[in-house]
Amino acid sequence: MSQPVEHGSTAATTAATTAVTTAGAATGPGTATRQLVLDGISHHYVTDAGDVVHAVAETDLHVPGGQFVCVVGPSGCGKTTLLKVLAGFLSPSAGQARYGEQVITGPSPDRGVVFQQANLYPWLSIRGNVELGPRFRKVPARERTARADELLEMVGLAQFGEAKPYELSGGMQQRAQIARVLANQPEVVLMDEPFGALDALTRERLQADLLRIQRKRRQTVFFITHSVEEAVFLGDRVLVMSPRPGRILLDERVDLASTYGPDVGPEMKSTPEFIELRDRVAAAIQVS
Ligand SMILES: Nc1ncnc2c1ncn2[C@@H]1O[C@H](COP(=O)(O)OP(=O)(O)OP(=O)(O)O)[C@@H](O)[C@H]1O
Repeated sequence: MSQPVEHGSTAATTAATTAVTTAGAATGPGTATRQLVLDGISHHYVTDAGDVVHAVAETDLHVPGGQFVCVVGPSGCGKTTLLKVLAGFLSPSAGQARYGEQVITGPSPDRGVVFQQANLYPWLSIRGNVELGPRFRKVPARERTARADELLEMVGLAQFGEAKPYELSGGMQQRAQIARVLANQPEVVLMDEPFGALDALTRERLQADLLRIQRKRRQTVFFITHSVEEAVFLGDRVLVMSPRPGRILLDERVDLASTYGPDVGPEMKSTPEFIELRDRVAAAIQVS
């Protein structure tokens, strides 16, 4: 098994560590302190017809606790496969995934997963959906309610706790899904194109919501997207994967907040630094 290698420059590593340390003030339930590690991961699928699909080539990755990593790459390059390994839904053909010292062998409440479709339980209210995980885990009713209140407020759905999922728009359902995942207080949030099905305006709003929440809680986020602009806007770091079998082609640190301040909004997207980085990432995908 190969030794895990930190992708990105030493400066990037230092900056990431500093970001985590400075975020110390924002500790609390769900704040990530451990590293997420892919150590020599590769994966082959065998189809029902018996064909072997080499989805991911040997890949090493270290994600410090509290880092927001975005992953982009051509369709079918293995992004979701990596996410499934990190979620514990899939055992890799080779290598090992770890969260801190713990080898990932299955799903855990430490690692929440947000899918492209909200998949809320239609017979439960929005509040019922958000409280479901804590209810299963026997969190006392008062604390469950307090968590749901806080999260519904945070995602802008305080007025919709009693509504049923079908009464909400797609964007609101997606916000409810995020609240439902965060109610379990995961330290790591794995997101597979969570905004892919939304219109541009809703998508931009949810990007801002997500950044605000992540800056408050400091979870580690592994976020798959097809939008280079979204990746550069949200990520502390952007990974570009090659076509299948996927491997990491480019590992870019994004540090626009140090120039424009931590609360910079979508206006950042028209700055020269943003455009330069976006174009560099897009070019890497094109030559891949
Ligand atoms: N269960 C499976 N059985 C066989 N092949 C699979 C299976 N799941 C995925 N694959 C194949 O593995 C490759 C990687 O799939 P994966 O879903 O990880 O890619 P992706 O980068 O997330 O794609 P997209 O961006 O289109 O969602 C693809 O060629 C896909 O067809």
